[in-house]
Amino acid sequence: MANGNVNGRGRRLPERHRGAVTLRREAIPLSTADQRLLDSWGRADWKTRDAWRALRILSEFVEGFDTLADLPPAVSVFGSARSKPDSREWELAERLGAALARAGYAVITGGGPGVMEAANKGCAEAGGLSVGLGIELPFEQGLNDWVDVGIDFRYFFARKTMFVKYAQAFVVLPGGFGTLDEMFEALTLVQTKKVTRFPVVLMGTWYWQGLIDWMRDTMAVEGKIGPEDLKLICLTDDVDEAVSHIVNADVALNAEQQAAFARAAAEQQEAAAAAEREAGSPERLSTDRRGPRIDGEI
Ligand SMILES: CC(C)=CCNc1ncnc2c1ncn2[C@@H]1O[C@H](COP(=O)(O)O)[C@@H](O)[C@H]1O
Repeated sequence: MANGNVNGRGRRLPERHRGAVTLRREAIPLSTADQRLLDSWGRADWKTRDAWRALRILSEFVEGFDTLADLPPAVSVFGSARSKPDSREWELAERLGAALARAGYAVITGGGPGVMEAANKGCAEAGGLSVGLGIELPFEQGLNDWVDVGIDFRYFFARKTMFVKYAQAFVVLPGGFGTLDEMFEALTLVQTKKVTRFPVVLMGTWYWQGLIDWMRDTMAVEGKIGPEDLKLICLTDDVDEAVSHIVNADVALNAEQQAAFARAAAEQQEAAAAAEREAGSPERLSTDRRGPRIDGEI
């Protein structure tokens, strides 16, 4: 893990990042920006503080959009912050990061330890662009060493926008609450058509199969999701299959968009031609704003 903040005995000192600011020792506040925002209800000073906070939130979006706008096509990879380098998911994430880099994708993660670090490492070692979108946490660890482009966010919701906006797909490896939150957010956006077809790949069948079975046998059977919703998920342990699923979806989406552009252009041309024909036609002359005319009089 990157930290650059190791004391004389080789132990890492705690530190907190706030945008460009690094805080250590007594300067570290006991709460995070997310906590202060969400806990501020009922306090007398919320009106003025929240108004200022809105600008800080806006600045996170500006910083994120500005930094990530030039990213090549990218894939967001999620998974446990707690996975160790000898775990199955670590190994899978590292191979996935490398395969995505070889396919021309940048890899975006939460910039933390575990699966995030593994995916960043695989990508960076294979020569890809490795991105980490860190989050201020009470037990912050800093961005991992394999992040080439890193942004530290104060607010989870601003950071989540970046994961979706700058990625062509999501890959989800075994993880806890944070990982499930990110996976279900992506699935909800696709299901409600808030994002155009967006592949969601789950890797680690040993971990996810139980959840997929429950979705099919309980969620779908009870009508809480449609049977077609399950098709939004691609479940595999095969890195090549995961990458080709993403590439194929990308190709299909591009083809659809090209066709839609071509259709729109043809419709515009047709409308322009029709307008021209109408402008030159006797009927048009007889009904123009200068008043009705007898055809052929002028
Ligand atoms: C050891 C530990 C808990 C460190 C936390 N450090 C973290 N750094 C960056 N992103 C994180 C962190 N914890 C959770 N997340 C976010 O939530 C997901 C992992 O949460 P979880 O471990 O599955 O629930 C990640 O994909 C990431 O986006």
